[in-house]
Amino acid sequence: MTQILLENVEKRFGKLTVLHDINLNIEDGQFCVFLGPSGCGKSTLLRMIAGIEETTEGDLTIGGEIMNDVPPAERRVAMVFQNYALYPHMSVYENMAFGLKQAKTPKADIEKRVNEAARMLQIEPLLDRKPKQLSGGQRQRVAIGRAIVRQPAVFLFDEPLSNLDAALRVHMRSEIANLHRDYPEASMIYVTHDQTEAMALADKIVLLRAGPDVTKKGSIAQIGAPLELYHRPANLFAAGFLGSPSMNFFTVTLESANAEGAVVKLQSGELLQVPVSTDGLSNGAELTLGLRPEHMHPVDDETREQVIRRKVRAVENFGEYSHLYLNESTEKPMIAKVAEDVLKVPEKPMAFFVKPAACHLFDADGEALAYLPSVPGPHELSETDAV
Ligand SMILES: Nc1ncnc2c1ncn2[C@@H]1O[C@H](COP(=O)(O)OP(=O)(O)OP(=O)(O)O)[C@@H](O)[C@H]1O
Repeated sequence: MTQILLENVEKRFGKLTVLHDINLNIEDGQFCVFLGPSGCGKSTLLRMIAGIEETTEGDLTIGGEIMNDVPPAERRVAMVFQNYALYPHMSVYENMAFGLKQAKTPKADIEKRVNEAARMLQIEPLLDRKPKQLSGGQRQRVAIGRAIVRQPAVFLFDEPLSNLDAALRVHMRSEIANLHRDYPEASMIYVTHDQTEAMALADKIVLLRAGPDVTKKGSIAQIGAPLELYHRPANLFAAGFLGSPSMNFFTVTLESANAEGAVVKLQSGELLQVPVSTDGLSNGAELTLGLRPEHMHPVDDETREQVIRRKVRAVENFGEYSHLYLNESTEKPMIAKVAEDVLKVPEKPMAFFVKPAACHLFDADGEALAYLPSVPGPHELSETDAV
């Protein structure tokens, strides 16, 4: 049993509350990613689970046992740090064996576990080297090996790939995914501010928020599977954080409600149907419409409904896709991401079709309006019939 449960957890440093009202359940064997911008408290939360940071309020349970006052070494967790935290004067073998020696594990057992982990991580030829004789990726493998030999119930990773170059990061990411497959019974918690890593690795993402509102900073914005967060963000923060380029936001008013949901009017005059419930809202209410750049499909038909029309200000071609920068009087650029090359900035305004189910509507508090029950769930959303 390695279920991890956090109930009403709070963390204060002196008078400063950095984590508010954290309620979270990580199932046996789940790969959970704590994601959020710098300063939102994700490392602190991980360190509290590891036991190297005290939990100010609430209960932290691992495998059915309350852990608030249990020392780190007795929690059956192993942590892999961003800076690897290897002992520079010890060899790779000694680094990996160190924790087991401390725990008075029999020598033969230590040898067997270190050699097995080294084989798995392909660092056998490096066992006699010192950390300074290793590359960044090799050091990270040693740090992971040191966690593996302890046979923990829970692996904790604190931004383990952020010191590696881009190519190595992608490679090590797949190795961490393999590790999860090799130890299906161990739960894993992984801290990152990189949404791509989170999307690629997680069974469950816990998105924490930071920002100017101190009452919301250090609280959970949304918990869910990666595609749930992507296709069904619960609020403006989640909508804006996930996705690159990020979601476009437009101020709209509620024009009317019908069996298919809401009809909203953009400030530029276009009407769009969005299949959400408008219970409790009056016509004329000001809302925020969210459209992902990749869900804005250029169409030729001038008379079509469910389109927005914009003049294109600039284009960026990446070969695989292009970004069209649209004229809009907001501080943030509005972008449409299209599959084709666009070699010249079009002179005439372009029409972009948006599928109703790919539109997002948020109320005045920034909370997403619920989709109608007839709308496909995030895993059934297909863009093939979009245009
Ligand atoms: N020991 C400490 N004393 C006082 N404040 C702290 C301490 N450790 C962290 N904090 C504060 O707690 C907040 C959360 O920090 P934390 O390192 O957990 O954020 P993070 O989301 O992991 O950020 P990053 O991605 O930049 O590492 C920050 O405002 C930080 O300044």
